[in-house]
Amino acid sequence: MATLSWEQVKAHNTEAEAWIVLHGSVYNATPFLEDHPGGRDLILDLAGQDATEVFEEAAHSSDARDILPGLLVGSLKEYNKEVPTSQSLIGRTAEAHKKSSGGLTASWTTLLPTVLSLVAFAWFMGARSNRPDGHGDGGGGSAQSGSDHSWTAQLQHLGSVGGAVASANPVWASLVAVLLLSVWGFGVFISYVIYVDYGRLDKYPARTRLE
Ligand code: HEM
Repeated sequence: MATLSWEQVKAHNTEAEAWIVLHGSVYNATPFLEDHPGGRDLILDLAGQDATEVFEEAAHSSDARDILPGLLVGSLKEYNKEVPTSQSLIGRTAEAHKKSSGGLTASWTTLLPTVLSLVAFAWFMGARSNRPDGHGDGGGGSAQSGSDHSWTAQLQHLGSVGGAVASANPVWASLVAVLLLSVWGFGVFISYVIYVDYGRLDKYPARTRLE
Protein backbone atom coordinates (compact mmCIF):
# COMPACT_ATOMS: atom_id res chain seq x y z
CA MET A 1 0.00 0.00 0.00
CA ALA A 2 1.30 3.43 -0.96
CA THR A 3 2.56 5.67 1.81
CA LEU A 4 1.49 9.26 1.22
CA SER A 5 2.46 12.63 2.64
CA TRP A 6 0.14 15.43 3.77
CA GLU A 7 1.36 17.48 0.79
CA GLN A 8 0.12 14.83 -1.62
CA VAL A 9 -3.25 14.63 0.13
CA LYS A 10 -3.70 18.41 0.15
CA ALA A 11 -3.00 18.54 -3.57
CA HIS A 12 -5.98 16.25 -4.27
CA ASN A 13 -8.76 18.61 -3.30
CA THR A 14 -10.74 18.78 -6.51
CA GLU A 15 -13.92 17.15 -7.69
CA ALA A 16 -11.90 15.08 -10.16
CA GLU A 17 -9.65 13.80 -7.36
CA ALA A 18 -11.27 14.27 -3.99
CA TRP A 19 -9.04 12.57 -1.46
CA ILE A 20 -10.04 12.43 2.17
CA VAL A 21 -8.25 11.03 5.20
CA LEU A 22 -10.07 8.72 7.59
CA HIS A 23 -8.16 7.26 10.55
CA GLY A 24 -4.85 7.74 8.77
CA SER A 25 -5.92 6.05 5.53
CA VAL A 26 -6.33 8.03 2.32
CA TYR A 27 -9.43 7.49 0.18
CA ASN A 28 -10.35 8.79 -3.23
CA ALA A 29 -14.02 9.71 -2.76
CA THR A 30 -14.56 10.89 -6.35
CA PRO A 31 -16.22 7.69 -7.70
CA PHE A 32 -18.61 7.77 -4.75
CA LEU A 33 -19.54 11.48 -4.76
CA GLU A 34 -22.80 11.09 -6.70
CA ASP A 35 -23.87 8.09 -4.62
CA HIS A 36 -23.20 9.66 -1.24
CA PRO A 37 -26.52 9.72 0.69
CA GLY A 38 -25.28 12.78 2.59
CA GLY A 39 -24.67 14.61 -0.69
CA ARG A 40 -21.50 15.27 -2.69
CA ASP A 41 -20.81 18.67 -1.12
CA LEU A 42 -20.24 17.27 2.36
CA ILE A 43 -17.34 15.23 1.03
CA LEU A 44 -16.07 17.86 -1.39
CA ASP A 45 -15.81 20.43 1.41
CA LEU A 46 -13.33 18.11 3.08
CA ALA A 47 -11.37 17.10 0.00
CA GLY A 48 -7.64 17.18 0.67
CA GLN A 49 -8.24 17.15 4.43
CA ASP A 50 -8.71 14.92 7.43
CA ALA A 51 -12.42 14.01 7.59
CA THR A 52 -12.18 11.51 10.44
CA GLU A 53 -14.06 13.48 13.11
CA VAL A 54 -16.99 14.53 10.93
CA PHE A 55 -17.19 11.07 9.40
CA GLU A 56 -17.49 9.55 12.86
CA GLU A 57 -19.86 12.26 14.07
CA ALA A 58 -22.20 11.24 11.27
CA ALA A 59 -22.12 7.74 12.84
CA HIS A 60 -21.65 5.98 9.50
CA SER A 61 -22.93 2.43 9.41
CA SER A 62 -20.89 -0.67 8.80
CA ASP A 63 -22.36 -0.67 5.26
CA ALA A 64 -20.77 2.75 4.72
CA ARG A 65 -17.47 1.46 6.07
CA ASP A 66 -17.60 -1.51 3.72
CA ILE A 67 -17.43 0.93 0.79
CA LEU A 68 -14.12 2.38 1.97
CA PRO A 69 -11.70 -0.41 0.94
CA GLY A 70 -12.80 0.07 -2.70
CA LEU A 71 -11.75 3.73 -2.52
CA LEU A 72 -8.43 3.24 -0.72
CA VAL A 73 -5.41 5.03 -2.17
CA GLY A 74 -2.85 4.47 0.58
CA SER A 75 -1.92 5.37 4.11
CA LEU A 76 -0.68 8.62 5.51
CA LYS A 77 3.01 8.77 6.43
CA GLU A 78 2.45 10.47 9.75
CA TYR A 79 -0.84 10.15 11.51
CA ASN A 80 -1.01 9.87 15.26
CA LYS A 81 -4.51 11.08 15.98
CA GLU A 82 -6.73 8.64 17.85
CA VAL A 83 -10.35 9.17 16.91
CA PRO A 84 -12.72 6.51 18.22
CA THR A 85 -15.02 5.07 15.58
CA SER A 86 -18.72 5.60 16.21
CA GLN A 87 -18.96 1.81 16.06
CA SER A 88 -16.73 1.54 19.13
CA LEU A 89 -18.66 4.45 20.66
CA ILE A 90 -21.79 2.38 20.22
CA GLY A 91 -20.13 -0.44 22.14
CA ARG A 92 -19.07 1.94 24.85
CA THR A 93 -22.51 3.56 25.01
CA ALA A 94 -24.09 0.15 25.54
CA GLU A 95 -21.46 -0.58 28.17
CA ALA A 96 -22.10 2.73 29.95
CA HIS A 97 -25.81 2.08 29.78
CA LYS A 98 -25.32 -1.24 31.50
CA LYS A 99 -23.22 0.35 34.24
CA SER A 100 -25.61 3.25 34.77
CA SER A 101 -28.48 0.85 35.33
CA GLY A 102 -26.94 0.00 38.70
CA GLY A 103 -24.93 -2.95 37.47
CA LEU A 104 -28.12 -4.77 36.57
CA THR A 105 -26.73 -6.25 33.39
CA ALA A 106 -28.70 -8.57 31.15
CA SER A 107 -27.24 -11.62 32.88
CA TRP A 108 -28.14 -10.25 36.31
CA THR A 109 -31.69 -9.46 35.35
CA THR A 110 -31.90 -13.07 34.24
CA LEU A 111 -30.14 -14.59 37.22
CA LEU A 112 -31.61 -12.60 40.06
CA PRO A 113 -35.26 -13.72 39.73
CA THR A 114 -34.09 -17.30 39.28
CA VAL A 115 -31.98 -17.29 42.42
CA LEU A 116 -34.68 -15.51 44.42
CA SER A 117 -37.39 -17.94 43.33
CA LEU A 118 -35.17 -20.92 44.12
CA VAL A 119 -34.39 -19.55 47.57
CA ALA A 120 -38.07 -18.81 48.22
CA PHE A 121 -39.10 -22.26 47.02
CA ALA A 122 -36.50 -24.01 49.18
CA TRP A 123 -37.61 -21.94 52.14
CA PHE A 124 -41.28 -22.79 51.60
CA MET A 125 -40.52 -26.46 51.33
CA GLY A 126 -38.33 -26.35 54.43
CA ALA A 127 -40.96 -24.42 56.36
CA ARG A 128 -43.62 -26.85 55.27
CA SER A 129 -41.76 -29.97 56.38
CA ASN A 130 -40.93 -28.32 59.72
CA ARG A 131 -44.57 -27.62 60.57
CA PRO A 132 -45.42 -29.15 63.92
CA ASP A 133 -48.74 -30.70 62.73
CA GLY A 134 -47.41 -31.99 59.41
CA HIS A 135 -50.96 -32.60 58.23
CA GLY A 136 -53.90 -30.70 56.83
CA ASP A 137 -51.71 -28.66 54.47
CA GLY A 138 -54.58 -27.70 52.22
CA GLY A 139 -56.43 -25.44 54.58
CA GLY A 140 -54.71 -25.73 57.93
CA GLY A 141 -52.61 -23.05 59.44
CA SER A 142 -55.15 -20.28 59.89
CA ALA A 143 -55.51 -20.97 63.59
CA GLN A 144 -52.02 -22.34 64.27
CA SER A 145 -50.69 -19.55 66.42
CA GLY A 146 -50.94 -15.90 67.21
CA SER A 147 -48.22 -15.08 64.64
CA ASP A 148 -50.29 -16.35 61.72
CA HIS A 149 -51.00 -12.87 60.45
CA SER A 150 -47.33 -12.07 60.04
CA TRP A 151 -46.04 -12.07 56.48
CA THR A 152 -43.78 -15.06 57.14
CA ALA A 153 -46.77 -17.10 58.31
CA GLN A 154 -48.73 -16.03 55.24
CA LEU A 155 -45.85 -17.05 53.01
CA GLN A 156 -45.55 -20.39 54.77
CA HIS A 157 -49.24 -20.90 54.29
CA LEU A 158 -48.89 -20.13 50.59
CA GLY A 159 -45.99 -22.57 50.42
CA SER A 160 -47.98 -25.29 52.11
CA VAL A 161 -50.94 -24.77 49.75
CA GLY A 162 -48.53 -25.04 46.80
CA GLY A 163 -47.02 -28.17 48.31
CA ALA A 164 -50.43 -29.71 48.84
CA VAL A 165 -51.45 -29.02 45.23
CA ALA A 166 -48.17 -30.44 43.99
CA SER A 167 -48.55 -33.68 45.94
CA ALA A 168 -52.26 -34.01 45.10
CA ASN A 169 -51.73 -33.55 41.36
CA PRO A 170 -48.07 -33.51 40.37
CA VAL A 171 -48.72 -33.55 36.60
CA TRP A 172 -50.99 -30.52 36.74
CA ALA A 173 -48.59 -28.72 39.08
CA SER A 174 -45.63 -29.39 36.76
CA LEU A 175 -47.61 -28.15 33.77
CA VAL A 176 -48.40 -24.91 35.57
CA ALA A 177 -44.75 -24.59 36.61
CA VAL A 178 -43.58 -25.13 33.02
CA LEU A 179 -46.13 -22.60 31.74
CA LEU A 180 -45.03 -19.99 34.29
CA LEU A 181 -41.38 -20.61 33.46
CA SER A 182 -42.06 -20.25 29.72
CA VAL A 183 -43.88 -16.95 30.23
CA TRP A 184 -41.05 -15.71 32.39
CA GLY A 185 -38.39 -16.93 29.91
CA PHE A 186 -40.23 -15.29 27.05
CA GLY A 187 -40.30 -12.02 28.99
CA VAL A 188 -36.56 -12.18 29.62
CA PHE A 189 -35.95 -13.01 25.95
CA ILE A 190 -38.06 -10.11 24.70
CA SER A 191 -36.43 -7.61 27.06
CA TYR A 192 -33.00 -8.86 25.99
CA VAL A 193 -33.88 -8.47 22.30
CA ILE A 194 -35.13 -4.94 22.91
CA TYR A 195 -32.00 -4.15 24.90
CA VAL A 196 -29.63 -5.47 22.24
CA ASP A 197 -31.59 -3.77 19.48
CA TYR A 198 -31.47 -0.50 21.37
CA GLY A 199 -27.72 -0.80 21.81
CA ARG A 200 -27.25 -1.21 18.05
CA LEU A 201 -27.50 2.42 17.04
CA ASP A 202 -25.65 1.66 13.80
CA LYS A 203 -28.90 0.19 12.50
CA TYR A 204 -30.45 3.63 12.48
CA PRO A 205 -29.80 6.46 10.00
CA ALA A 206 -26.40 8.03 10.05
CA ARG A 207 -27.84 11.31 11.29
CA THR A 208 -28.36 9.62 14.67
CA ARG A 209 -26.02 11.47 16.98
CA LEU A 210 -24.31 9.84 19.93
CA GLU A 211 -24.51 11.75 23.18
C1 HEM B 1 -15.68 8.11 1.25
C2 HEM B 1 -16.20 8.41 2.42
C3 HEM B 1 -17.66 8.24 2.75
C4 HEM B 1 -18.48 7.19 2.51
C5 HEM B 1 -18.11 5.87 1.84
C6 HEM B 1 -19.79 7.55 3.03
C7 HEM B 1 -20.90 6.75 2.96
C8 HEM B 1 -22.13 7.08 3.45
C9 HEM B 1 -23.28 6.20 3.46
C10 HEM B 1 -23.32 4.79 2.88
C11 HEM B 1 -24.28 6.86 4.06
C12 HEM B 1 -25.70 6.32 4.32
C13 HEM B 1 -25.89 6.06 5.78
C14 HEM B 1 -24.97 5.00 6.32
O1 HEM B 1 -24.98 3.86 5.81
O2 HEM B 1 -24.22 5.29 7.28
C15 HEM B 1 -23.78 8.16 4.42
C16 HEM B 1 -24.54 9.14 5.04
C17 HEM B 1 -24.02 10.34 5.46
N1 HEM B 1 -22.75 10.79 5.33
FE1 HEM B 1 -21.26 9.80 4.45
N2 HEM B 1 -19.74 8.80 3.57
C18 HEM B 1 -18.45 9.26 3.41
C19 HEM B 1 -17.95 10.47 3.81
C20 HEM B 1 -18.65 11.42 4.49
C21 HEM B 1 -18.11 12.66 4.95
C22 HEM B 1 -16.65 13.12 4.77
C23 HEM B 1 -19.09 13.32 5.56
C24 HEM B 1 -18.89 14.65 6.19
C25 HEM B 1 -19.73 15.29 6.95
C26 HEM B 1 -20.30 12.49 5.50
C27 HEM B 1 -21.54 12.80 6.02
C28 HEM B 1 -22.64 12.02 5.91
C29 HEM B 1 -23.94 12.39 6.46
C30 HEM B 1 -24.27 13.69 7.21
C31 HEM B 1 -24.79 11.34 6.16
C32 HEM B 1 -26.26 11.24 6.56
C33 HEM B 1 -27.17 11.56 5.43
C34 HEM B 1 -28.62 11.40 5.86
O3 HEM B 1 -28.89 10.61 6.79
O4 HEM B 1 -29.45 12.05 5.26
N3 HEM B 1 -19.98 11.34 4.83
N4 HEM B 1 -22.47 8.27 4.07
